[in-house]
Amino acid sequence: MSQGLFISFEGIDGAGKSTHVEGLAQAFRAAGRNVTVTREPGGTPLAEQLRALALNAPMDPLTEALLMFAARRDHLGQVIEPALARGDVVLCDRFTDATFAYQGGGRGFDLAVLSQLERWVQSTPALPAGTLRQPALTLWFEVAPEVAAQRLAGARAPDRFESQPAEFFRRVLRGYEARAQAEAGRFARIDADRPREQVWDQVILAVRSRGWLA
Ligand SMILES: Nc1ncnc2c1ncn2[C@@H]1O[C@H](COP(=O)(O)OP(=O)(O)O)[C@@H](O)[C@H]1O
Ligand SMILES: Cc1cn([C@H]2C[C@H](O)[C@@H](COP(=O)(O)OP(=O)(O)O)O2)c(=O)[nH]c1=O
Repeated sequence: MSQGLFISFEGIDGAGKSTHVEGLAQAFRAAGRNVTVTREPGGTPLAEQLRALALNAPMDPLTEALLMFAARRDHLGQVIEPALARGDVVLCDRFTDATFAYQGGGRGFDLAVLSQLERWVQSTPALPAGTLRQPALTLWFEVAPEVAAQRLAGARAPDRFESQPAEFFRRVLRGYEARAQAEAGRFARIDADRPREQVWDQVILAVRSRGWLA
């Protein structure tokens, strides 16, 4: 049986990350792997309900952070951990880096509280004590907020986050930068300010260079 492999996709809204999730899933399936494609917030019936609240109902920053981690806890227990235990490749559209970037960077919420929540929520009996469940690879789609906003204009109705001004997304970007610096080995920076094909080339290269696809 293959070893489970956990890959997350990150970036500001409109960076173009969701565009490549299914392509990477197909590449792994073509190599004979079982793939679980999922997203955060969401991925289970309960977490999808929490998503609908977090994306639409006004709330204070702590409530927002708690909802993100509550959804994540359910998602990890119901979907991600069982899939990894089966040996699946798990492709997750956003994970905890988004909380550090959006609630930490964007909203300015206390990073120490987020780190504590991360330790509680991502502890799992499947790993040695003190080790947290984290993606083996995080594909970070980096793009200027102005470019991302242009891509989203007209593409879909904006939610509570997507309707934020460019300054919010600059802070989110800095939140991602800080996480990428702190955990450099896990992050692959994708220059997302390129045509789709060139973005895809970077995605597949990041996975191949780690020996996970031929
Ligand atoms: N490299 C690209 N260049 C131009 N437009 C893109 C690119 N990648 C995706 N798009 C378009 O930008 C919009 C946002 O893409 P999406 O993948 O949904 O972003 P995200 O999941 O990061 O919010 C979509 O309309 C998509 O078709
Ligand atoms: C996972 C996560 C997402 N978010 C935000 C980022 C996005 O604006 C929003 C939903 O993410 P996403 O699924 O990327 O939205 P869409 O399907 O519309 O592209 O939730 C947080 O603020 N914190 C989190 O922890």
